[in-house]
Amino acid sequence: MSARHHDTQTKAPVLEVTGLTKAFGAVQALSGADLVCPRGEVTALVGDNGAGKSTLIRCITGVHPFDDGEVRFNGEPVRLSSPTEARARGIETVYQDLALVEDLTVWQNMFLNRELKRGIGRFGMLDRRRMIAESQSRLERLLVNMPPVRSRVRRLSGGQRQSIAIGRAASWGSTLVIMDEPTAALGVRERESVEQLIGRLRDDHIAQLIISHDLEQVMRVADTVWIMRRGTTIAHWRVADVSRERIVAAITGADGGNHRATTAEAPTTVVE
Ligand SMILES: Nc1ncnc2c1ncn2[C@@H]1O[C@H](COP(=O)(O)OP(=O)(O)OP(=O)(O)O)[C@@H](O)[C@H]1O
Repeated sequence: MSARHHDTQTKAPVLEVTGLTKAFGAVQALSGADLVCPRGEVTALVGDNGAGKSTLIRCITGVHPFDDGEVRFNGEPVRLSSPTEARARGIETVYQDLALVEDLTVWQNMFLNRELKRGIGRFGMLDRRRMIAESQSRLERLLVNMPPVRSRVRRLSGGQRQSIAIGRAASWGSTLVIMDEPTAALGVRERESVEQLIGRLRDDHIAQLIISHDLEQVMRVADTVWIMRRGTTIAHWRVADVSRERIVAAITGADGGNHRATTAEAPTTVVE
């Protein structure tokens, strides 16, 4: 049995992107990007500024329409037209601004736009008690140093906020959580706790896609790393099979390959 066949059986791809293209006027932001995010794995997407990482996730999650190519989610071709539609399918994205409301509590943020009600239809009352209890039990399972669910987000540290945003994204039956630079603004201890959280989500079989400039972090938390350069994913490796230096060389082009050469070389170095 080939490695690929074996992998597909054990870790089914939640997301498969093939040949995605996207132009903004004269700027070809994506020119044939591929990506696979298997269930229960952390997939890292790395590349220099302007390589196309954000555009790729925005095209996947319905923020931007893509021009050509295919996105499959749980095996089914999809063309999502909004982040709300993505969310309804179980794809959650945590952007750097976190989208938390500072003046609301942790539990209110957890249930933002998903409030639970008692009673019927629009006459229902907010079910405060249940939302508090559910926030508590969901977050307790995921976070080591959990802030009280009744505290306001403005009182939390950067790491706690990031953890709440990720914890929220990983609730609601999400199968894919996408994170844009999840620890860029954090100190060492806080970064460690977010990385622990990423490990727990992996144990919960959630597929995670992480954009990160921190290659040490990629080596610590990711199973697979995909390299983007000038709108194309030029190579990908199992992290266990690649050195940090090799990744840097691919990102910068110092490995001497133009897109074509690197792509041609990729299958021999890639474990799928
Ligand atoms: N809305 C937009 N309109 C026009 N051009 C855009 C838009 N979004 C991205 N681009 C261009 O597309 C290219 C890819 O940008 P993108 O932000 O996806 O790269 P990135 O890899 O995420 O970079 P960074 O690491 O700096 O966030 C860049 O040339 C950028 O200027």
